[in-house]
Amino acid sequence: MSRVELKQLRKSYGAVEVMKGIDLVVEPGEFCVFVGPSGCGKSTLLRMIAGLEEQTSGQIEIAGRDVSFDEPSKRGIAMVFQSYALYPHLSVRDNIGFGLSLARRPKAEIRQKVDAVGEILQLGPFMDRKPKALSGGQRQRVAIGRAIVRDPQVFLFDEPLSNLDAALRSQMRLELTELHARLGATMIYVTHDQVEAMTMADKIVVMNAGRIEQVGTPMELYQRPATPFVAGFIGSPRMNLFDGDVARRMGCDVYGIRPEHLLISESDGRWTGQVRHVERLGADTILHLDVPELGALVARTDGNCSFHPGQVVQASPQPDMEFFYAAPG
Ligand SMILES: Nc1ncnc2c1ncn2[C@@H]1O[C@H](COP(=O)(O)OP(=O)(O)OP(=O)(O)O)[C@@H](O)[C@H]1O
Repeated sequence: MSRVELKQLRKSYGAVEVMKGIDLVVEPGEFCVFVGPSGCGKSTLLRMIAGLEEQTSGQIEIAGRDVSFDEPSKRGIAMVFQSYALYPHLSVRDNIGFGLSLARRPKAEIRQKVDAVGEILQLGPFMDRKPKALSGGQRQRVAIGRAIVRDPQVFLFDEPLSNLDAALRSQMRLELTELHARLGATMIYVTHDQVEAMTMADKIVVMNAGRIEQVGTPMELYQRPATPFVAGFIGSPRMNLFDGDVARRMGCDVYGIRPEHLLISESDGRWTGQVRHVERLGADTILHLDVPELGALVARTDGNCSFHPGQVVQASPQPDMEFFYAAPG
């Protein structure tokens, strides 16, 4: 369990600064998720912590030690990539034990550690198979096993689930959360998927264009997004956000209301609109409305609601659930 601290970390490619002074503390044992849209710099930040990318300036500390210029192998980290990067000609057992063999650890120790990791990850029946005879989820577990066996101070994950289908992704989310609880290790995890961030993180770091937009627990970010960017990024379906005249009429620069915080009725509401499209998800229904006073508005209602396209409805925000943002200074 180790603390990770980033101090004024910057990175430029030529004249372009892609990381604009990152200050962040990841506490020992924390599951910290970097989330943000494509190109915001989350992979670059992770690769700088790993030592795969050199920072232009600033400092990286792991377990109280300045590792800013250490080789990746000297930082006490293990990284799991999106492409599992397994050796195709080696068995699962040898893939997991590869790093230990390379370090010339005794055979008995390697066997004992690899077996223990195989058990944690439920890879027992597959230990003698080659990677090509495994499913995507099993391959990802081998890649994670290879990280665990090294007993790192910090685990770094770069979008490890994005090659898996939706069902497997949700199973692996649960497995990773359980693994984190079991190992109690510090983990830093990069994703562009806000559902992964919400469901797995102790702490979420929302990034935007090389800067940290907000840091908080999943519920802090959901309930109190500091900026319209965070408001629009955390939560699904995304928050309805309005700027321009609509926001000015409400006395702010950006007005926001989440789809789940709109009450839809046939009469007596704040806004009148027409149902354009009805998306039935089973437990919930997503209504896409055209509201002349606002524009397009998305609302989330009951699974068995009877609204239909073309119907005129009323929409009202729930009390205290509206967001009024002023333009940044
Ligand atoms: N070698 C490079 N040379 C120049 N620019 C680069 C280089 N590598 C990354 N960048 C730029 O740095 C920025 C951050 O890239 P990065 O890959 O960290 O983003 P990301 O948030 O991880 O995106 P994604 O989710 O698409 O992987 C991007 O604008 C990218 O174009």
